[in-house]
Order: sequence, then C-alpha cells, then structure tokens
Amino acid sequence: MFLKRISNSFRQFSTNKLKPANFTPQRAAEYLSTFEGGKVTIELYGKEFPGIATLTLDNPTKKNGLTGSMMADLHYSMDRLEKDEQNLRALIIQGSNGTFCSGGDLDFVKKICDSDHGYIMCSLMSHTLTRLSRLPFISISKIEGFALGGGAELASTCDIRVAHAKAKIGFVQGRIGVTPGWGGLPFIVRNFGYSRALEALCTAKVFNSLELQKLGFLQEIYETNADFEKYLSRYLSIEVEPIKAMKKGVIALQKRDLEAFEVERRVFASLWGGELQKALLSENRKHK
Ligand SMILES: CC[C@H](C(=O)O)C(=O)SCCNC(=O)CCNC(=O)[C@H](O)C(C)(C)COP(=O)(O)OP(=O)(O)OC[C@H]1O[C@@H](n2cnc3c(N)ncnc32)[C@H](O)[C@@H]1OP(=O)(O)O
Repeated sequence: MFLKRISNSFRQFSTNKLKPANFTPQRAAEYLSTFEGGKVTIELYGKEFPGIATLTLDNPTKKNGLTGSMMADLHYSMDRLEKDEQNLRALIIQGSNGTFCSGGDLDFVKKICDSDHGYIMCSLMSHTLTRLSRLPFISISKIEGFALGGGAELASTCDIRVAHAKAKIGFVQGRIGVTPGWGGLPFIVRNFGYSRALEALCTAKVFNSLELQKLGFLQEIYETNADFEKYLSRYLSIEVEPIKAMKKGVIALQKRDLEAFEVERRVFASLWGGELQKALLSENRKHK
C-alpha cells in the first residue's frame, strides 16, 4: 500500500510537470508508460512472406484495449519501424486472441479522466498515428473480432483494411461522450468521405464487414487465415522499391490534412473528463 501511494504521488507529481504547454511525445510516452498493462510486439511474418512484419496489440483480457504503457510501446515501435532496418514492404497491424482492439483500456481511461490527461493522451496518439501513416512501406490492418473507438481509428489510419467476415467495427467514442481522440479523424474522413464519416461518428453504429466493404472502408474480407494469406501474397508480386515509391506519393497528399489535428486535439480535450463522459463511462456500456 505504501509503495502504491509512492507511485501514485510520483504519477501526480509527473502529471503536474507534464502540461499541454510543455508536452513532448517523449515526455508523454515516459509518463503514460507508468499506466501498465498489455504489450505491443513486432515480429517478421515468416520466410514465405519476405519483407512483411506484424505489429500485435496484446492485452487479451481487455480485448486488446490500450493502456498507457501500450500507447508508449506504440510510440517506441514507430522509432524502430521508421529506421526500416528490414527494408519492409508491408506491416500488418493486428490484435491477439482473435480480436483487433476495443479502444482505450477503460480501467486506464478512468484513471486519466481529466482535460490535461486527455490532451496528453490524444496528442501522443495523434503523433503516433501520423507517424504510422507516414511509414515508408504500406500498413495493413487485419481486423478480427472488434475494432471499437480508438481501435477503429487505428484501423482507419492504416493504408489498407482487411477484415474477417464476422468482424465488427464501430466509431463509438460518442457513446462515452467524446470525439475521436487518437488522431484518427482525418483518416476516417479520408476513408469514408465527409458525409459517411460524420454519419459513422454521429450514429456510433457498429458495422459488420460487408457493410464496410460496400462503403469502401474495407478492401478485402476473409473467412480463414489461408484466405488472408492468399490476399497478402498479392503484395509479393512487385519489388519493394516501387511499393515504397507509391507510398511516398500518397504521403505527400496526406500532409495537406495535418492542420486538422490541432483542431481535433482541442475539441477532444474540451469533452474529455467532462460530466457527460464520466456519467456515460460509469454505465460501462457494451457495444455489441
Ligand atoms: C478516444 C477513444 C476512446 C478512448 O480512448 O477511451 C475509446 O476508445 S472509446 C471506446 C472504448 N471501448 C469500449 O467502450 C469497449 C467496451 N467493451 C465492449 O463493448 C465489449 O467488451 C466488446 C464489444 C469489446 C466485447 O464484447 P464481448 O461480449 O465479446 O466480451 P466482454 O464484454 O465479455 O469482454 C471480455 C472482457 O474484456 C473486458 N473489456 C472489453 N473491452 C474493454 C476495454 N476497452 N477496456 C477494459 N476492459 C475491456 C470486459 O470488461 C471483459 O472483462 P471481464 O473482466 O471478463 O468482465
């Protein structure tokens, strides 16, 4: 109990030091890493798929909800992936144990439910998702089970989205009184268009795979892992160099949307920690 008090006072002290005004991604990652739980791992896919790696979100008892330490892990993962020492052609973002990501780990979320923490989390995740979108190779989200809230933002940020036939994807942030807070908004709009993006966000609908394939959000639906690997093998048909060149062209187009992030952060921080969010969080709603 004594140690817990010490770690909480350290955390309180470090929160007091880390304000939006002196935010840096590094400081935010160091601070959020004190909220432990789950992990993020990077591995090569296998010799039959040269130049393809996986990034796995692993917090299975929470449907891969992201804790602060997992958000920090994602930040550090970008440091490693940007070096591109393996000369990758593609990165697959996936979750462990048959689901993608249920958004923020609500036990962690309830510990940081104030505007300053919201700004810090949103700023770090926005920074990370921007870096993800700019990696020099293509990113493919492999969606099984659920991709909800921030998890759906993460899926939206990948270049390509592939889902299991029974996957469910929902931008449910509004159901707990907030807006997209991981920096996914520009990518949601890019994938859906303005009207369909606002419709998805303002109805907080949980879509099935077929619905999202018809809307153009999903590029492929698979039934078995063999189907998925058959789709994945299509990305082996050209050399790494032209793949990287195509990605470079797309990145140049994305940079136009960046000023939208600051607006998103401020709007998000204005709702995060508010009475509406606290009341809705206390209901522990399920979004099946
Ligand atoms: C800005 C983004 C924002 C943020 O950062 O806060 C968000 O991401 S908002 C969205 C936050 N996520 C949720 O509200 C998801 C809540 N969970 C569910 O709706 C369901 O659990 C679902 C649909 C993911 C899975 O339903 P299913 O029936 O298949 O399983 P269970 O509900 O029994 O869940 C198993 C077990 O996992 C725990 N769990 C699931 N999601 C989370 C989560 N996000 N954080 C913490 N824990 C989670 C759930 O409580 C169960 O635990 P147990 O101890 O077994 O009861």
